[in-house]
Amino acid sequence: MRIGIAGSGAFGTALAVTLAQAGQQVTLWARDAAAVETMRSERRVARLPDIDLPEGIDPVSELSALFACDTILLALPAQATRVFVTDHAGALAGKVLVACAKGIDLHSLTGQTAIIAEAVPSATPALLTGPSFAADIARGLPTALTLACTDTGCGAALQKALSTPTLRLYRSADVIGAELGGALKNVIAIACGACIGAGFGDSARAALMTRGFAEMQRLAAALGAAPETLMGLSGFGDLVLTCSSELSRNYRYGLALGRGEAFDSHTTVEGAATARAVTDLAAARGLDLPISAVTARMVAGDLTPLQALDALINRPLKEERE
Ligand SMILES: NC(=O)C1=CN([C@@H]2O[C@H](COP(=O)(O)OP(=O)(O)OC[C@H]3O[C@@H](n4cnc5c(N)ncnc54)[C@H](OP(=O)(O)O)[C@@H]3O)[C@@H](O)[C@H]2O)C=CC1
Ligand SMILES: O=C(CO)COP(=O)(O)O
Repeated sequence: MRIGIAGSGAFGTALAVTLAQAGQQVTLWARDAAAVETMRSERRVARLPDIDLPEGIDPVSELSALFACDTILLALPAQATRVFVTDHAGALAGKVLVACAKGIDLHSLTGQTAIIAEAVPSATPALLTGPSFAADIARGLPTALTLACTDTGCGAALQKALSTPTLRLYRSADVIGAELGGALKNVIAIACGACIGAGFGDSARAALMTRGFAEMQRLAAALGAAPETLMGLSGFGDLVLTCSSELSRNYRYGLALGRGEAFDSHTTVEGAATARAVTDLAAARGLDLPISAVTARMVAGDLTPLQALDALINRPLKEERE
């Protein structure tokens, strides 16, 4: 298996580092030729500044070098994946394409693997997701993720090839459940950050995580996910990590919303677009997802955190299991 990674941001680079340290040769593609020159000469990348790039990583800016690989990990922001795979559908034909982004595409309202399947029907789509901060993976801290693929033979091969001594992969055939867990937890993480930033406290955050998880399960079930997948690393596991750590950009963005502070618009915050996508999906299916709905409105600037709290806490009382 010849592994290429599209995107030398934090996650793409972290995966390249752990794979190279485990003895794999990895082609790491970035669109910025000047940045690639720096990566080649200094063996460093801007988004993981404390990490040395092992020799096994070959940073490239030529797409032909990436397309020479048979297995390509797509580590671009979720809203960039559709354009990338559509623009390069011919070159990607027949390859194994592993989506690494956590978000629902706003254009199609589908997950990353559906985008791949539509743009490149001859490719085998797979998904790598779960609780992990790029810096932790790159530093060799122990991490467990989910590798999801409906082609079980390909899933097993990927699980073996992409596991390293510090990165343990669990296999799943439920791609829809795994990608919804990873995408939806980012929306709840924004809500939790806003809750803490606005000073509503840890008890309120625990309520948001729990009721937010109920929303994740409700939407995922409606879209065909297996319920147990949401209980795993890609759902519950990533929800816990992202809603409780200031290393998360989604959580930090929520903190800024809660405090009424500005946030760097160049930072990748997947939950912002996905909150809008979730609102559209819920409306189309008649689902009640109140935390996701108020989060989308906070992100759009239509609600303050106090108004969001008011909208949530004053809803009609109901049974917990509803
Ligand atoms: N960081 C983390 O801890 C983790 C991230 N993920 C997921 O991985 C995905 C990527 O995140 P992450 O690596 O952190 O993001 P970063 O913001 O660190 O990096 C994004 C990378 O994508 C490139 N890029 C952006 N748009 C395009 C485009 N249109 N065409 C080509 N390249 C593009 C950027 O290039 P440029 O520098 O030129 O802008 C950059 O190299 C997200 O969905 C995230 O949720 C998953 C697990 C952990
Ligand atoms: O997905 C992640 C952790 O699993 C990274 O979270 P952020 O994108 O919020 O930084």
